[in-house]
Amino acid sequence: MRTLISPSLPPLFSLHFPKPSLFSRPLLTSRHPLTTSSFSLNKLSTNSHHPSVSNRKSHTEASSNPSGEIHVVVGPMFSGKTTTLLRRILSERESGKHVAVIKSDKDDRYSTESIVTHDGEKFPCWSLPDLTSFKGRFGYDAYRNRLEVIGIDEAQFFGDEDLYEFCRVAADEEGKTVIVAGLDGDFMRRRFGSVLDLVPVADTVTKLASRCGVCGGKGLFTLRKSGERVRELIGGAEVYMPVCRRHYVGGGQGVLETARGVLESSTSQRNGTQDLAAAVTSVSPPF
Ligand SMILES: Nc1ncnc2c1ncn2[C@@H]1O[C@H](COP(=O)(O)OP(=O)(O)O)[C@@H](O)[C@H]1O
Ligand SMILES: Cc1cn([C@H]2C[C@H](O)[C@@H](COP(=O)(O)O)O2)c(=O)[nH]c1=O
Ligand SMILES: [Zn+2]
Repeated sequence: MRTLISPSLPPLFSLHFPKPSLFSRPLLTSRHPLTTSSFSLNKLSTNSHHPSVSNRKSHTEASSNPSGEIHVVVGPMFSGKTTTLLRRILSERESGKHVAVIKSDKDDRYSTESIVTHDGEKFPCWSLPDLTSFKGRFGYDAYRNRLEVIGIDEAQFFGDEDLYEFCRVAADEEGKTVIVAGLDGDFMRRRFGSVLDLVPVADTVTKLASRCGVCGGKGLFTLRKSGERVRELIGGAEVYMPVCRRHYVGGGQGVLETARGVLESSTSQRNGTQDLAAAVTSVSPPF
């Protein structure tokens, strides 16, 4: 049976022995000298060159432990969610675990082949529209018998039941460790996707904070600087900024909402459009 190990890589049927591979070496900053090797899963599965499937030991049987783990990492944008996920994945791999990372294919800001932190650190990943397709793409045999740790980034973009069921089954029934990174709240501080639904089934929940782009205090929330009101709007620092409570309520979203109301009424008269951020005293983050 042909199993596509990754849409972008040709399926290969072969046994590979551990060897360093450019593909399996994430492009990390120099402070992270990594030795890693690609490995074969087994002769039925295909190309183990997919960089997100890497392992230090080549023939370890996956643990048969029926009870896995779920670790959830949330916070505003720029708070270190992807960085934390990356650190944990690298640590698991260094301890000899088989790891794979998934992210939502909605996030195409930096790369479709890797998770990328705002500081530019990268790790190869599977960029998918949903989680249900992962086992088939990865290879059912390899998933069941080899894979031990799964990282999920941009988890807010996966569907409600999709994320919950994938993580619950992986940890409760398949003995996998799942590390989930995603926004808990959107720019209006409302729950975003179903990341928060994982709290009752999680081993740990970590809420991170950034630094306020106005005063340098605790950046607890994400302020959207533009006028769009749709929940899903892919973007980085050009659209979003971490802010403290004071500057979210007083100098941030609240002000933007007020300005939006003023502009919408005046725009309907003038038919002009204006960037809301220009209507509000612009604040430049200290970054
Ligand atoms: N306003 C900002 N604009 C751009 N980068 C930022 C800003 N605030 C913090 N950062 C950087 O973003 C890094 C965190 O990146 P990342 O782990 O990708 O965050 P997250 O996944 O939570 O969005 C921080 O270490 C910091 O260097
Ligand atoms: C607050 C908020 C964010 N988004 C988008 C913007 C980015 O593409 C991602 C979050 O990226 P991160 O830096 O890895 O946290 O989500 C959105 O669509 N809607 C929002 O309200
Ligand atoms: Zn502030």
